[in-house]
Amino acid sequence: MQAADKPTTGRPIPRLWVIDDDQAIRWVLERALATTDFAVESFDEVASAQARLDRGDLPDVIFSDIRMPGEDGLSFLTRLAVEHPEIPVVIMTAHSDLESAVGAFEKGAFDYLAKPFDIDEAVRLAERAYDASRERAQHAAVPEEAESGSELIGNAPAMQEIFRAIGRLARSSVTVLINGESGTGKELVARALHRHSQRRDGPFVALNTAAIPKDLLESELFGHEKGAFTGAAAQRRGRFEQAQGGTLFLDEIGDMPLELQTRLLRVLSDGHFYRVGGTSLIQSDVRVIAATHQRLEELVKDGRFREDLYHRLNVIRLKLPSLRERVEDIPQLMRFFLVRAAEELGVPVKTLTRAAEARLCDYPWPGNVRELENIARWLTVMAPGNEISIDDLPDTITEGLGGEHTAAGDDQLLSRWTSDLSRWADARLKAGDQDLLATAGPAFERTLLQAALAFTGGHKQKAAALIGWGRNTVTRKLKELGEH
Ligand SMILES: Nc1ncnc2c1ncn2[C@@H]1O[C@H](COP(=O)(O)OP(=O)(O)OP(=O)(O)O)[C@@H](O)[C@H]1O
Repeated sequence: MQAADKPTTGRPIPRLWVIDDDQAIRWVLERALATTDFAVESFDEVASAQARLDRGDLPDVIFSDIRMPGEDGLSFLTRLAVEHPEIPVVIMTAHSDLESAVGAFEKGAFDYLAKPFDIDEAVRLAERAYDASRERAQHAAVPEEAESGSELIGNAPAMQEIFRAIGRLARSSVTVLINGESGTGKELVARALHRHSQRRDGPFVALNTAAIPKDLLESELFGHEKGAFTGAAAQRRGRFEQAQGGTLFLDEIGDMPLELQTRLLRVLSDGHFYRVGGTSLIQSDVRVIAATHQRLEELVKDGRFREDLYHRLNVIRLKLPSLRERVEDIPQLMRFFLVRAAEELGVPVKTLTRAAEARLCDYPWPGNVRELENIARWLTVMAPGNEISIDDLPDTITEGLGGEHTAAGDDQLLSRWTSDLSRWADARLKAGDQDLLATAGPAFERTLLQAALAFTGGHKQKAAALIGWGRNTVTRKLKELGEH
């Protein structure tokens, strides 16, 4: 077993495991992937990889052979699909093993690689699988980060009522509808419902209906068969299958198109479904928790939401209060997030003066707890001292402005900035400077990157994504701009 040495780039290095009893295959893959960002480790049997998984050591991608002494790749895959559905597995198979490859997809393999394989193809597949694993980590099975950050805070009576409801629902698998403005903690409550249910050992899978293009949503939910539509190059399990035995959290359910509402209703009432383009019936054992910031009754009245589905989902309804409806929780939430931001950034914890705390309580918090969490991160990075005073608070808060102002206000900031830039360019040109971009370009990129880093609490990958850079670009830029 050996790990390839990798230069330290300051960002997580994607980890890939190769499990194959054939030393030549392990060698080829290690060499091929050594030229990429992956740190590769090889195992000659399932048992040693399983021992590492049991210790909680989880790679981002696994390449596994099928036929090996000891446990075979398919039985390993079956277990992995239940225990760690977030890890994509690429099954490697000899040509004569195509039947097994089909079996591999049925058991949840991400893809398969026929031996002998083209090295470039193996690298491409590794990258694709890694991207999928990152996406799953964001949307799907409970990531560790979310688990550790899953503490629900709230002393206000409305929150205490929610806590009691979670307790009362602990023994049941009933469908729950969570209502509340964006950022009030709907997903956090759904996770808590799952964690305190008898399904806690099963997966928690979240899907934001509004975030997926409408024409992809059906296959995202129910999966598809290979060739079901253009672009369906391989069979894929949908969120319903991924959540088997666990909980499926459907956020922004009000945005679901009507045809899909019909399909969802059918799964909820019949307990089974077909993959897109599929002919075999798949049994579903999933608890659905739905959430929305909209008033579903209104959507029903307007004919945009099926009334029967509404009744089916609305068995138990939890209404999360907005943050301005529970002002008494603001100081405690702020302290909690200031401690967490300081831990994340490895800096001393900042505290608030009484006046700053009072100002925060006056602010209407249109973005609710999510906005408060972001402000805590921002203050941890930007406030000069360890005690935060009113003067250190961002303008939006000191001006007491809610979210409505931001679009117009931000446009103004942008136009002020471009006119400043134009004056600067004019002055430098008059001074005889050339190649203005060499100065302005990095300053521009550095400013955006620093703001995004402050916003994400120093998380480089998330910051890059917010700016619109890819994984490789941000590594390069951090180096060029001297930001790490
Ligand atoms: N009561 C709470 N205690 C601690 N943290 C909370 C609480 N409510 C929300 N948060 C935090 O605020 C952020 C937003 O919460 P969450 O994603 O659950 O909101 P949401 O209502 O599902 O938002 P959206 O509708 O926009 O998806 C998360 O980081 C969550 O951890």
